[in-house]
Amino acid sequence: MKLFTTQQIRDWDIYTIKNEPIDSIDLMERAANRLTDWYYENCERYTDITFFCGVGNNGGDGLVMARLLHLLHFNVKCYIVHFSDKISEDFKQNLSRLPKNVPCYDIKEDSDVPVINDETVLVDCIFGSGLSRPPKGITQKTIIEINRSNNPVIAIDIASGLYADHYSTHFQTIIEADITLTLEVPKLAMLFPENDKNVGELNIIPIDLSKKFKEETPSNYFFTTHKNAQEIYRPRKRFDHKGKFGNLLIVGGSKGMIGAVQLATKAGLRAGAGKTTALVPACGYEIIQATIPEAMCISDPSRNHIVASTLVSKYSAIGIGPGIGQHEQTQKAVRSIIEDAEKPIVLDADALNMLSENDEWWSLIPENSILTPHLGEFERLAGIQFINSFDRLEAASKMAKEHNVIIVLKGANTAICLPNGQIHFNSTGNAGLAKGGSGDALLGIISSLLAQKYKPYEAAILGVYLHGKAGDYASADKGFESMVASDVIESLGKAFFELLK
Ligand SMILES: NC(=O)C1=CN([C@@H]2O[C@H](COP(=O)(O)OP(=O)(O)OC[C@H]3O[C@@H](n4cnc5c(N)ncnc54)[C@H](OP(=O)(O)O)[C@@H]3O)[C@@H](O)[C@H]2O)[C@@H](O)CC1
Ligand SMILES: Nc1ncnc2c1ncn2[C@@H]1O[C@H](COP(=O)(O)OP(=O)(O)O)[C@@H](O)[C@H]1O
Ligand SMILES: [K+]
Repeated sequence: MKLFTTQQIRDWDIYTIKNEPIDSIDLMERAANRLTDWYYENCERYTDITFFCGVGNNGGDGLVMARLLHLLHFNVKCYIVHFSDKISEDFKQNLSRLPKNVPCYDIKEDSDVPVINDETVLVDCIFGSGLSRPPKGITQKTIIEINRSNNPVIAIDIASGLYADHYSTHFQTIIEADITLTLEVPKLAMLFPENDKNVGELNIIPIDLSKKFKEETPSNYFFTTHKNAQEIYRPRKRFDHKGKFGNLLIVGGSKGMIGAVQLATKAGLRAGAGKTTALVPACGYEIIQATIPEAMCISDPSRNHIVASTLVSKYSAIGIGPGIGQHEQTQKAVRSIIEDAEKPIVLDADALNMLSENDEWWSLIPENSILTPHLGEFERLAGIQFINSFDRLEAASKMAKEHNVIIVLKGANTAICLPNGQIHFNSTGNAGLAKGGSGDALLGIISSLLAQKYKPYEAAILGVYLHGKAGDYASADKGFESMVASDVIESLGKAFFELLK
């Protein structure tokens, strides 16, 4: 799914109105109908609903919802926040359509802002995508009161006060929503951790904006949906044999960290590689052989850390890093594997930390290789600590372009930065994945897909999607706290199976 800036979304609305064609008031009615359907299907029938509407089109959406929910016999009231004399035409018309028996109050000065102490759901339709500066005066006061109330808050399109496309610094004056119902596509700011308390649970409400505009309008931002993952996925055919699915090498492990390479190797197998081999220090040899009978194992001459390279040309993909440590001799071995590799490789964990300290390695990395840093590892690579996610993402994208590699910036909504400037945000996964071992599983999955001849960008996007989806199955089964990386790997089968549906 392509993501757009607020300006592009404004153009998308206008294009839809002109070319569908549909009157803007009818498009608002359609949007509000979809929002109302969501509310009707997901929310408690007997709870009162209080709308806070601005005087732009976001407020217009709220007025239509208030009317529709009133007709469905919900107990509804509205406050109109008069933040400007410039009132949208569609807002005006929908205000006149609001049934007279819906209580409606004006907020024109500070003393009009109500103290919220009744049990009611609050629907925030003060500002949508038209926010152009931090809220002040009555708007600021209303937002602060809504946040103070502790009542459940549903934001329409976007939490009022939150900038959709850039960093917001005025934290005190942004709605803290429990649920966001965003129209058509998520907005960039909703995918960053610092805005989590403003966004809450994110739901996308399709309103059928023009498909043609979506296809023809360029964007570098994407959100990986189930359908996108299905488009990448290649199901096996009846006469396929193991030779078709590649020869994967996982390089990792050191004394006390054999578990990491074990997880990556298991994940490599579960993600479908034809043959999987682990290269581990001697102390890991028996562990791998005894616990993963399907894998082959090469024992390094050294007992506790990897010191030697191997013949890399026989492997169709190599994943390097899980539990590998940073011993000086290991650095030499890793450098030599990277130097010998002729196809894209996958680098994680300490392999990335080594790269942070050896700038000259960049020129050795095969183009389109995949780097999977978590935020800390990325900051070490970049040599900068970032204050906000927008700047961090920009730096990751720049790094991907500059070095012709794929940067998988891990976290909630992992961002996959491609050398061509595209950034693909993941839509699966949950906080249960925030646990040692999850990253090792991801390295195994991505390397395995690469071994199976998925293109590097496909392996990264599909691998991250499947890892998150398996994490969702694991959490449903074991709970967020109790799930471990082994559960994620065990659940990979269900994630693949889902792609066939
Ligand atoms: N277009 C369509 O067909 C559809 C649109 N839809 C809905 O419309 C929403 C977008 O509507 P919108 O463009 O009217 O923007 P909205 O956020 O309601 O208000 C903008 C007003 O606020 C003002 N303003 C900004 N910041 C301010 C501040 N700090 N303090 C005070 N004033 C401030 C700004 O003034 P200005 O910046 O020009 O000075 C302008 O007057 C969108 O999110 C979706 O919900 C759907 O119905 C689908 C169809
Ligand atoms: N809150 C979260 N929501 C979704 N995915 C998460 C969350 N926290 C972590 N993850 C995922 O879990 C994995 C953690 O990787 P990493 O930090 O390298 O862990 P480790 O090295 O300990 O295995 C990444 O794929 C990341 O995207
Ligand atoms: K809003």
